[in-house]
Amino acid sequence: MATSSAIAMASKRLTFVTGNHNKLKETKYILSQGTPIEIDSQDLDIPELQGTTQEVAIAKCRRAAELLGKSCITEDTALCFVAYNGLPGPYIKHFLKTLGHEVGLNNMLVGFPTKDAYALCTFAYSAGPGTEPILFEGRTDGTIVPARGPGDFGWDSVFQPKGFDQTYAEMTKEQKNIISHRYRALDKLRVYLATLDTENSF
Ligand SMILES: O=c1[nH]c(=O)c2ncn([C@@H]3O[C@H](COP(=O)(O)OP(=O)(O)OP(=O)(O)O)[C@@H](O)[C@H]3O)c2[nH]1
Ligand SMILES: [Mg+2]
Repeated sequence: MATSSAIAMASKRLTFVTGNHNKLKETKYILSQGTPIEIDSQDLDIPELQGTTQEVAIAKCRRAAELLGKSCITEDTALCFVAYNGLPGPYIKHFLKTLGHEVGLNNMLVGFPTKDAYALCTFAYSAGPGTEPILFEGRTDGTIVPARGPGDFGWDSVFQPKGFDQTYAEMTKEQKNIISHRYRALDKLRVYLATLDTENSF
């Protein structure tokens, strides 16, 4: 079994370009579970295009790598309502800001037969400026419910994953972080990173 110093020696650095403190916290926590990856973060002001979740994710990561001048990861989270054929999707941030999560997101679904929704996380990895970002998606299905639990992270309090009787906000971080859209995307990213033959950073 590897000692902790061997793990520390083998760890590689990865730069996560994000302005979202909660995303960063969860990402660090998830990747710290058994993966020798050290996350550095950078908050860069990157315009987010309109388009599919993939188009938004690719454009953001490409720009982030250009601005940084090196490899990096970015992340986009979409909250998709089945009744709206996937909207608000990548535009959820603006809906949240304008309508509020506790009441607004629920009110959008009044009169619709289904409150089903899914959280979709897209991590993008760019090997450096001019390279095409690679995407890693994770999806968790659930339902939009009246807010329950702390309201300190986006729409966590109104999203109840399928098969659970708690919202994301009511779960412990350990629980959320083994079933979340972010966990599922990071699980794919970490498998990919393990295949890269790089020295001290990805
Ligand atoms: O309740 C939540 N549980 C989550 O697990 C989660 N992940 C993201 N979000 C929110 O959804 C929008 C995505 O927008 P987004 O991907 O553009 O992020 P952002 O602009 O905040 O950061 P970034 O683009 O700098 O990385 C933002 O309002 C985020 O706060 C979440 N809310
Ligand atoms: Mg953003």
